[in-house]
Amino acid sequence: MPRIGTERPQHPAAISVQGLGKRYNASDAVPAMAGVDLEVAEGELITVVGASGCGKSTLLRILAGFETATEGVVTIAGEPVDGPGPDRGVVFQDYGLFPWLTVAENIGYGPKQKRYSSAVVSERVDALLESVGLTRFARKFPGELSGGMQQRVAIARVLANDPAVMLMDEPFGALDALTRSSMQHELSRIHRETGTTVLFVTHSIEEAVVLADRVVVMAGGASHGVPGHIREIVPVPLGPGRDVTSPEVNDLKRHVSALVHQGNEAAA
Ligand SMILES: Nc1ncnc2c1ncn2[C@@H]1O[C@H](COP(=O)(O)OP(=O)(O)OP(=O)(O)O)[C@@H](O)[C@H]1O
Repeated sequence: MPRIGTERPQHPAAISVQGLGKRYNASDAVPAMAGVDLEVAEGELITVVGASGCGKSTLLRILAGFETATEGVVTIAGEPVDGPGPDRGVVFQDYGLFPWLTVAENIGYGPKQKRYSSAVVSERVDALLESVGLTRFARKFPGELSGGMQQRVAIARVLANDPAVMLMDEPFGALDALTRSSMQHELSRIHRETGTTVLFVTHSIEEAVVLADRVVVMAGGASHGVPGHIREIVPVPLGPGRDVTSPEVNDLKRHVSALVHQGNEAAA
């Protein structure tokens, strides 16, 4: 009979963060982040919220391999992170598209670099164009598209590399409210269809609740005199097609908002 606590999970967590700490400068009295533990299962969509400076982007950038941790261990699908890699796709607020390539060429860029045959590349590009609703815009250049369309191309370009994890830092922050809400629906649908693990940083509590399987609420930060840390992880036991005006969503928004502001009051 197996002893409790000795069984190992069949699959390593998609993202595992243990005892993570970050001090940008050795002379900093208070580190930017300390003692962060987080396990994200394959296929989960995690959102991260918290007051400015609590370390949301720092966490994402360490996972992306753009920054190194000063303490702790970070693994993606069981492999330690020691720099950027094709297992992680990153989407920022500015779309980062190549302006001299068409929409289709932008999406096909990664697979082409991997030297897939042109038939495989164009099959993958066509499927992704359809998935993000941009088939008719395949031959347009990014400068000819709206912000929401460009962000859809950016998401498709990341998905074309079939990453284990998609890391998104305030990706819809520059979009108008209507486009933002439609992009949230798009992302939910794409996430359900692809099963890609997503870690999504946002300043919007509503966006955090509408999208997530779990909301990570961070608090603190060097400017508050305490290292950035996870205050609470809030499960969101709601299915797809969430109505932002429903009592369930409102209750969760109130709870998350109280946690975010509690962090601020403690620091004030
Ligand atoms: N490159 C850097 N060098 C030095 N300090 C940094 C650097 N990047 C971030 N910091 C500091 O680390 C802390 C966390 O910053 P971070 O950008 O991760 O917070 P955030 O929660 O994403 O903030 P915001 O919501 O304002 O984007 C802040 O005190 C910030 O000043």
